[in-house]
Amino acid sequence: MDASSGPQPLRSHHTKTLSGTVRVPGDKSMSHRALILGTLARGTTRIFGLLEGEDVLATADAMRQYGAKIARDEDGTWHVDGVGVGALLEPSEVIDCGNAGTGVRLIMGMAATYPFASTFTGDGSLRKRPMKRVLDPLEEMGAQVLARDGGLLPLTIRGNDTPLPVTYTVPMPSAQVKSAVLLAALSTQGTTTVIEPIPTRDHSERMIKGFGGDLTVVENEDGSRTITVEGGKVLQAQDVTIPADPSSAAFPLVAALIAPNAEVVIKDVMLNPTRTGLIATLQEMGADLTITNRRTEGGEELADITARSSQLKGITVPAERAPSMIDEYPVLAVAASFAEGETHMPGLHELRVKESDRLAAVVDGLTTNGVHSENGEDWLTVTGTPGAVPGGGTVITHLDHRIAMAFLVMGLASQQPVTVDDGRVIATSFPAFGGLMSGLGASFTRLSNHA
Ligand SMILES: O=C(O)C1=C[C@@H](OP(=O)(O)O)[C@@H](O)[C@H](O)C1
Ligand SMILES: C=C(OP(=O)(O)O)C(=O)O
Repeated sequence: MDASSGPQPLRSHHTKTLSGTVRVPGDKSMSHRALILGTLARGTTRIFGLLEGEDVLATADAMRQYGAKIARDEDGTWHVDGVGVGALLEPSEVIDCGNAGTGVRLIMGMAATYPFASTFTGDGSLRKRPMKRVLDPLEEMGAQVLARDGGLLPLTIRGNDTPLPVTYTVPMPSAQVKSAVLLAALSTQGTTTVIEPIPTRDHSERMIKGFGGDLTVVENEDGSRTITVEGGKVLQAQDVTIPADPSSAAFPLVAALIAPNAEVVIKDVMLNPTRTGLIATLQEMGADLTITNRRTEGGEELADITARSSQLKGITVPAERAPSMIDEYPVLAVAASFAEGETHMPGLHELRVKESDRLAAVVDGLTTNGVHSENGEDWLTVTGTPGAVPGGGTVITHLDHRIAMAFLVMGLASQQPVTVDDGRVIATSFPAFGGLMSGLGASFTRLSNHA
């Protein structure tokens, strides 16, 4: 984010039509992991379709500090010359992960089993987010931590000479916590076991196996998953192809559903079953979605999705679906604003600890745009008014890219324009958002800082 220029308010306007074919950038979760595993592997990993957003670029910078040599070809292919498991270098500078929870938590896991110190920090949003959830298991593995009260950034981790394999049950549905322990396990002699009572996105497991790691996953009868990693194994460089990010695809997709006269094709969207909760939910709401060209590439499912203007109806979204659509609730709340009746979303406690308190930020954004909602500690109910969402409000984004993009999408179909107070943070995950949406027919204007 360009912090030097001050906030950059953006406004979106009612559109008469949206149409075209787009490809959104590569998946953010996979992009972080490809850089980290490329660093831990021997040889040169090539990454096709890496997301070149600020979150991921911060991870690339961090990996350079641990000794990886990372370069980008003119055609957009990234090369990571890895250092190998057990051979990371001690970083000489503070690792600044910017806005990225995934970046900082995964890198802390990777580094926590090396006998040197790493100091981590981030932007104003990341410095408020809970790190104890990752520090707890890493301390069990022998790492020493010096952190602010409550385990907040900035903090320093020093790993132990002989890290300990653990059996860890992840207390909250978090792929970041799971992944931090799995990455720490790679350089820990012995068997580390991670038990996930509620399954979350499984990109770490798939990619560690793809790089030749000794990892097994058992699906238990009660729906939980037991993941074991044998530490100390050599990882081999790979070619990694990253499909389009379903969490970014959600914005043009919902825009097409709520805008009039819309038909938008979104290509190569990753449809890993741990990420498809929004698609299932929108289909239950009556969305006109067609999924074609389903295939598997590089160990991940993907397809093209066509979305057309739809009359949505409110539903109850099953709470157990939340992990598979956790980042999509802000834009789902926008879709729900245009649906007939109420959309009830339980099981949202994790939204409180994202880039912002997303439940609160969504409620405020809905209210300022004339949409009625009710909420509790971990639920949200939105009352839709098809064809009659007032808009006209200014949304406080709290350094949260998903809040910014979700409400810009609202403005494409509301009666009055919708303004977000600062669009700069969109560059963390989807730098091309404005251009891509404008190419489909969306109209955004930049306002002066004092508008
Ligand atoms: O592992 C990942 O790549 C992510 C996991 C999720 O966070 P939690 O692990 O906190 O649920 C998600 O919200 C985030 O955008 C990406
Ligand atoms: C929660 C998100 O990312 P992170 O946790 O990596 O900051 C997100 O992208 O919506």
